[in-house]
Amino acid sequence: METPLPWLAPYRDAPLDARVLVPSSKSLTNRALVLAALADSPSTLTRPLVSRDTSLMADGLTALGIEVERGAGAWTVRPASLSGDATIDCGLAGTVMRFLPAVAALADGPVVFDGDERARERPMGTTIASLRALGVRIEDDDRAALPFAVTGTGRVRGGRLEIDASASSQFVSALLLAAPRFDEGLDLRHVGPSLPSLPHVEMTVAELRRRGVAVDDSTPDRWHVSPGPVGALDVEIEPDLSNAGVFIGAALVTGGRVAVRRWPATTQQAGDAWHRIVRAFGGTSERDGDDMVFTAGSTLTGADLDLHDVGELTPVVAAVAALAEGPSRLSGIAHLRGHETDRLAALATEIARLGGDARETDDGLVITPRPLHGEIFRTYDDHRMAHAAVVLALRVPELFVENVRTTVKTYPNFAPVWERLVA
Ligand SMILES: O=C(O)C1=C[C@@H](OP(=O)(O)O)[C@@H](O)[C@H](O)C1
Ligand SMILES: C=C(OP(=O)(O)O)C(=O)O
Repeated sequence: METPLPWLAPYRDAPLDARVLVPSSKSLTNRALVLAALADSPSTLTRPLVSRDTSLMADGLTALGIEVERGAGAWTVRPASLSGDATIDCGLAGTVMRFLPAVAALADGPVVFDGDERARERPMGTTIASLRALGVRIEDDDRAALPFAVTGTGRVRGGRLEIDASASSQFVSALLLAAPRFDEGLDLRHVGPSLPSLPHVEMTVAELRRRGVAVDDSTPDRWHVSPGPVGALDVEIEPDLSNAGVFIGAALVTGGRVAVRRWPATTQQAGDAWHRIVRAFGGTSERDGDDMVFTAGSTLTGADLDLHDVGELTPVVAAVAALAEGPSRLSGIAHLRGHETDRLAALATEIARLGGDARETDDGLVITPRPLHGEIFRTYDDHRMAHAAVVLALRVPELFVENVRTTVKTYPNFAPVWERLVA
């Protein structure tokens, strides 16, 4: 993809008052695609997210022999026996690089996995080690990273397995998603430092149960998945509440409000934590029919937030913190160093580039607000760094975003939508 010229993101001195419908959830779309592919008959996803990460997932499943019919507003997945002799491009999508090797283990024949340059640095050691421990052949170059080849024999025995998933919850989710198709199911334990992004694992468990799979998660850090069929299920995908955060951030930093449409009444999405985060910054949230309305308080206070469970919200939270009236501490997020970029380093560097003060700690950031000035904010091919940049730009004149197109990972057409809503 050709890198566009830096984009002058909109500045705004009036409080935001907007209503927005965000595109559907990446995490839910990619789980629904994988489970539909492993199911016993076709499933339709209504309102799937159509973005780089979900297209890569659909392409990857297609490479394994699954039919994914991509209609407007609905994708139909027709399961088939999984075939090898395939190559899968993971792009920079954690869900694709972690979820599909476990699916490829059920295919017959070699499947080669690779991705973007940065994808080759994201942690993959636990995927490789766990599949090997289950008896699956993997050829790699001993870097615990992409690229590698998974050669399945059409079946995986399963059984007991211990893994260290402290670098990413996706190592757990990947195994759980494929586990009902293992001969003996899976009795999985996480051992090691604390598991991040627990809501994402809870989402995986909930999506399995909705399709009739028995999962026992009554013991912390342990999941038992019984072997058996995955039921086909037609689903409507919820809006992406993590991506709603860029608009919620806009409401906070402009002293305004935003109504996010179709906010689910109950959800496993990490983005539901915006309620708690907005309160920590002095704001409020309130349901109005299907909308969730987030309103800034009279002052934007600094916040002390443990984001271990919801790390993907960090870039926007850091942008808000840099514009607050007092210091903020964000903790529990050492694993962000293995995300699309090293997000702790990237946020510290880019906030400093604007004249701000964001210091890395062992497991997060301490952000002390300072007057900020315009600059080119680097995005490191990270969609959420672009979201952080546009929130800062609302209060920092002449802030250019290096590559706003990187938002296509999870949000098609973001820049024009943003311009229309906030400019
Ligand atoms: O399973 C998922 O859909 C995700 C899990 C989380 O990964 P980590 O546990 O690696 O943070 C999250 O940050 C990512 O955006 C999506
Ligand atoms: C960490 C993220 O993505 P991925 O699914 O690529 O890990 C993210 O979207 O913030």
